[in-house]
Amino acid sequence: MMVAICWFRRVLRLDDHPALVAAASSGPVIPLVILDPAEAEAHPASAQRQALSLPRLQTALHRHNSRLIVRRGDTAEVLEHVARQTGADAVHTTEGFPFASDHGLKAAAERGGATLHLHPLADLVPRGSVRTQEGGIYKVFTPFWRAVRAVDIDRPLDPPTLHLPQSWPDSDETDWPEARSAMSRGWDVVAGHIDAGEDAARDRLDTFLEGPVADYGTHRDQPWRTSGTSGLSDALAVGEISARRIWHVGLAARENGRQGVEDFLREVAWREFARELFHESPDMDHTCWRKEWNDFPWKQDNNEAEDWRRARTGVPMVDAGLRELFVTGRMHNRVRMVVGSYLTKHLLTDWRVGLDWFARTLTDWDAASNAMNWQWVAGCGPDASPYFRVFNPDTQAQKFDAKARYRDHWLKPGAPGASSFAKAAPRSWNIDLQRMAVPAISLSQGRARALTAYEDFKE
Ligand SMILES: Cc1cc2nc3c(=O)[nH]c(=O)nc-3n(C[C@H](O)[C@H](O)[C@H](O)COP(=O)(O)OP(=O)(O)OC[C@H]3O[C@@H](n4cnc5c(N)ncnc54)[C@H](O)[C@@H]3O)c2cc1C
Repeated sequence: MMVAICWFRRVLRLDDHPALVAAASSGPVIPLVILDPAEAEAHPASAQRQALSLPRLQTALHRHNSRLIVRRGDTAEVLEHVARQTGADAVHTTEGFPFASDHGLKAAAERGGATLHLHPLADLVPRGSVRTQEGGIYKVFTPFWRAVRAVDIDRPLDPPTLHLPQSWPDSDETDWPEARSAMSRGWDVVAGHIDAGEDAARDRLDTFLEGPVADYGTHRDQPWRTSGTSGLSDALAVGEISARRIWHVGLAARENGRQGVEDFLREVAWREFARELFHESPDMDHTCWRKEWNDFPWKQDNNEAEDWRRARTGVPMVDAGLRELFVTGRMHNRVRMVVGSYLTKHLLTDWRVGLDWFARTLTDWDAASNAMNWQWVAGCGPDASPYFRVFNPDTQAQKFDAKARYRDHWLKPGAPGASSFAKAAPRSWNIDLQRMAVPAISLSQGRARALTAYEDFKE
């Protein structure tokens, strides 16, 4: 009987995995993961996040008496080689995201003697299926949300029975050395903040729905809370859990009387909205959605932006957020908006400078969410926050971190977050925890400068 390869491509789970179900329906399956150095170089923290998930995936496959074959190298070359080596007639995998990244893979599989089958992402709705009455995509979130809410979201697929091949190809280790070396901080720093694997993601969802979701509407904006939000974005980003699974487990919790679930699912739909926009405009991570904004006089990378990356702007809420990012690979959503606004408005720096830093350092990096949110913050995206809405980091801090618990954790000498940052930062950054940096520009002057630039641009 012919074997099929199931290439686990950023879908590191057995649950709700359309490509795996399709591969298993045709006979024996060889589960494959490819660790491509190019991906590790471009997105080291995200690559590390994936690598940490692989031992968990191995364990899950072992429970089915199956194995995980890990191969390092150029994606197309590995696909061709493994297809030829195993004699597989089919490779099943998930559509790449962004979609342009599927280019060349069909031909590579064919050179190895196999046919490539691309299966949809297990998102809430199939791409392009939710349309306005005029047949276009939604460019504003609220009507998109209403349209999603009106759809019967497909139920997630259960893990299939896996038939085993007669022999197994050899496998590399799950370690991803290129990601290790591309991380600008120690591997262990970020690893300590990651709870990887499909089971952990499901536990996190259940725990969140059992308690914290009830207060989600108010707690989600308070960065000092450790469980104000679900913390599921990195699991979603590497595919340890599907949006459909979250949706249906959420709806069941709501039917059992849990408050706050609707607010939570609405946020999950923001991720979907981002994917819909990115599908329509795959250049959205480097081109302003509203084209006229490509002429806005943003500064390219500069010394102030470097200080921003190193969390030494001298603005407490901004520096706290950037330290959180560097140490944990994540940053609270409210603070992402604050640091983004500060970079693009007070420092008048191009949103793509911030987007690139996030793409390298976030463990929940997602091309669509990152691009949509940076454009939202910068004011050049669809349904974006208007440019003249300049977040004041101090006011935001007073509102959402009134007792300074978040800022103290990351900034106060001797506090756990500050100490972790000092250990994580490269020596060349010369971190001096005792000395707060002096801001390049005062908040009021920065705001006035941004608004003047905006007025000039509009004329
Ligand atoms: C400048 C900027 C860049 C961002 N880059 C990313 C990114 O690369 N990857 C990423 O997953 N999120 C990104 N976000 C969105 C958001 O900050 C994170 O999804 C959120 O902090 C994740 O925490 P959580 O899982 O606890 O979220 P919860 O509040 O529990 O929300 C549940 C899920 O909804 C989705 N979600 C929530 N808010 C948003 C949002 N604004 N946009 C899209 N999806 C959302 C996420 O998948 C999240 O896991 C970015 C936001 C900003 C302002």
